[in-house]
Amino acid sequence: MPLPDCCQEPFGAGPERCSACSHQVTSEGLRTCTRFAAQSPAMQAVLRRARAIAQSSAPVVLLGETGTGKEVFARALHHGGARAARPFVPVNCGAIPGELLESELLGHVRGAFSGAVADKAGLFEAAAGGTLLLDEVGDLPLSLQVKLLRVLQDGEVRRVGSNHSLALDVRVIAATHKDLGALVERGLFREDLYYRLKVLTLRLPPLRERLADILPLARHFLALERTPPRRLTPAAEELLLEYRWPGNLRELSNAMRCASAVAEGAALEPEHLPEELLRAPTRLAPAAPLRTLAQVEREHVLAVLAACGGVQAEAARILGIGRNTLWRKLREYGEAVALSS
Ligand SMILES: Nc1ncnc2c1ncn2[C@@H]1O[C@H](COP(=O)(O)OP(=O)(O)OP(=O)(O)O)[C@@H](O)[C@H]1O
Repeated sequence: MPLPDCCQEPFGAGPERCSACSHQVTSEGLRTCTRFAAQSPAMQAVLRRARAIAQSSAPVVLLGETGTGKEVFARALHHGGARAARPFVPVNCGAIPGELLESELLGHVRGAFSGAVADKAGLFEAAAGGTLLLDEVGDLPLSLQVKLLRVLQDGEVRRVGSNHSLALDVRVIAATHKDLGALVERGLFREDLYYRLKVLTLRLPPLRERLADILPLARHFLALERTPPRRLTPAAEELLLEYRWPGNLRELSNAMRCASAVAEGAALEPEHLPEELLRAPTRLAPAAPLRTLAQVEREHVLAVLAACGGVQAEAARILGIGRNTLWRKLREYGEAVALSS
């Protein structure tokens, strides 16, 4: 079932109460479904940064594991900014073969290749004035990366087979679950395009780093099911909190759908949850060696910094420490040089 508009567009104008999930809508200058006003510190940092990014027109790279909500956030960035009334056009670069993708993105003129029986506008043109989401951008073939770079540099699109360029104002959001930096090192992603795209970055944390959000999201997904109201028992809640959620929000949503379908009464017990949750070693089991406080601190500091897109001033504020202290810690970790202030 598609998510209701309010849930897709957390920064847009909306009613006082979300009509679909009945979460209250807060107003902080911008209206936001409280489901997005996430409780976890990692997500609060993401939301703050996302609100600022929505006001810009610069390219954005959305990073995050599969199912962390990259497309949902891409829509939110579009609807929360000045382009909201213009089109939002998503394209999955991994799902379309290279040769086809070029004409899909740029369009073509009649006779450009066999089968091109008429002129056709591409997705860049379709997104004029608005936003183009290049999902799975890490799958973009190298040959097309050069062309995309040219479009971004010149602000013009040339249809395949045409001699004329068309000036276009399109904001590009690129999403990927891959490590683009590593792809650059392996020669699979152009460095110039990488830097052209990552003017702004937003990293969506995996669900396991958003412990405080798991149960509210689970309840939200349950409320979207068209079944009599269901509630999670404490034992089921504990399992949700212990699981590692490799599929993130998508997996959580599916788990709630599964549980709603198989439970007969109102109570959702552990046995109603998908098997992987029951089989998984728990978070509390000592699978990994126990870590020192310094190791945990380092991981947390770097996670907050990544969520802030490397902006040290913002990270220091969230961590509740001074910028100098943060800088010193980063230097100790050997991270300071690579990061912006
Ligand atoms: N904040 C949210 N609230 C409710 N549902 C969400 C939220 N974020 C994501 N979802 C839901 O989780 C699922 C995955 O979201 P989305 O497709 O945006 O993730 P993604 O990171 O783009 O995934 P992939 O990398 O696999 O394409 C979708 O069903 C989406 O509606």
